[in-house]
This record gives sequence, structure tokens and C-alpha cells, in this order.
Amino acid sequence: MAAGQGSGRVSAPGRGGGVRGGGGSRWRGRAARRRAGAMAKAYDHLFKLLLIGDSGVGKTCLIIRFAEDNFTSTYISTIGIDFKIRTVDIDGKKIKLQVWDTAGQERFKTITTAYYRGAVGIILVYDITDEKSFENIQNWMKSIKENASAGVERLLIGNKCDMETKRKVQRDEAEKLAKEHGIRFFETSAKSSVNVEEAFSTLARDILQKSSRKAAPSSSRPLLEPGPPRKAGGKCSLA
Ligand SMILES: Nc1nc2c(ncn2[C@@H]2O[C@H](COP(=O)(O)OP(=O)(O)OP(=O)(O)O)[C@@H](O)[C@H]2O)c(=O)[nH]1
Repeated sequence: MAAGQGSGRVSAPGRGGGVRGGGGSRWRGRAARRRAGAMAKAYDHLFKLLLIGDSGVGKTCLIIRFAEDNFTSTYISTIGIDFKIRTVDIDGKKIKLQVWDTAGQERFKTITTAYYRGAVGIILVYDITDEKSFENIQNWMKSIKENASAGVERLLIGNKCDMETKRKVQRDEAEKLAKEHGIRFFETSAKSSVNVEEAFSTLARDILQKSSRKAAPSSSRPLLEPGPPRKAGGKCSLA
């Protein structure tokens, strides 16, 4: 299913994540356009997704599992924001997913919320062994309302479902919350590779279907820069 991968790191809003055209001379401008043209042919749509949730719930591990099919138990807290890329085939379309990993720590909030605006899909993650991370989902929802684009597609994930004996958040509680917000819910394990593929693919499919319904020509345009904040199977389950 994987058709392409990549990654990047951004230390501050506005600093490129690797997909910026070179400025300068006319020659460089033409070369950049040619490169952009070649890139455009490699996929049908580019969707920017964002993962949010408390520190330590497993956002980075979920992205690494999805983009590289790998897992590490070493915990290195994300500093600011980072991204990985994977291209998938959905309903015969090549969808390039640029998946942004945000730091869960409060001190990075100003940086991370600046990236909400350009996302077409946001995944809210909690840890099924950590009640507080589930309670905080309400706050993350509020943050989406305040900072993201109005039509953003959301999805709820309860991660670490391999740790059933340490479960603190019951599945039906989370299903209820997801239903209240009218969004999909998956329990995943980045460690055991449960439902990770399904969660990302389902979100991408929902966004694709939504964008086809709207038939908006701008739906495939990547939004890489942060925008100004708006006022505005097994033991694991999916709903
Ligand atoms: N058992 C288990 N552990 C996991 C799983 N996913 C992540 N972890 C562990 O949880 C810890 C935190 O994972 P991260 O992915 O770094 O968490 P994060 O949400 O990105 O954290 P911040 O960067 O601080 O926001 C690490 O020790 C991971 O190995 C999982 O599915 N199961």
C-alpha cells in the first residue's frame, strides 16, 4: 500500500517542512516549477493531517508505525512540531498524506496550534491506560474549535490497547464521546500494530469523499505553512 515516504522537522512556525520552492533567479524559478510539476503528477491529492493529544499518549509512535511500520519503546518527547509523509492508494486515487506530529506538552501550544489551520484532518489521541488523557480530549476539541478550519475532519483514537490489564478508559465511554461529537473512533496499538493503518486510511477516505462531494479545486492543494489562529479485531475496537 505504501507508495512513498519521507519526513521533515520544523523548529518554528513558518520555517519550511521541506516542500518549498526555491526563489532567486529565473532559472531556479523554472526548475522549481518543473520539480513541482513532476511532484504534482506523483499523487492525486495531498492531505495534511495533524495528531494532537496529551504528552506521552503515543502520537509519535502512531505516526512512525503508519509511515515506517516501526516501533520503539524509548520515549523521546516531541519538541515543537515534526512531520512524516506516506502515500497511500485509496479508492484508486494516490493520496499523499503529510502527517504532522505535535508536541503534547503545554509549553509548545503556541507553536502547535499555529499549524491547526492548514490541516484537513485532525486525529485526537488519548491513552486507554491514562484517564486524564481521555478527560483532556474535551480541551483538545476546544482547541480545534478555536484554531482549526471549520470543515476539518476529526477522528478519535484510544491508543495503547495492547495494555488491556492497565485499562482505565472503557471503550463505551469513548464511543459515547465520539458519537456526541459525530466523529469516528478507533482503539489502536502502535506497539502491536493494531488498527493504525485502518484509522489513517479511514480518515483519508472520509476527507477524499468529502472533497469529491464539494469538488473544490483547492482540495488537493497542500497547506504547509501555519495560518493565523482563527476565532472561531482483537482487543481493540473501532466504531
Ligand atoms: N504499550 C504501548 N506503548 C506505547 C504505544 N504507543 C506509544 N507507546 C509508548 O508511550 C511512550 C510515549 O510515546 P510517544 O509516541 O513518544 O508519545 P507522544 O504522544 O508523541 O508524546 P509527546 O511527544 O510528549 O507529545 C513511549 O515510551 C512509547 O514507546 C502503544 O501502542 N503501546
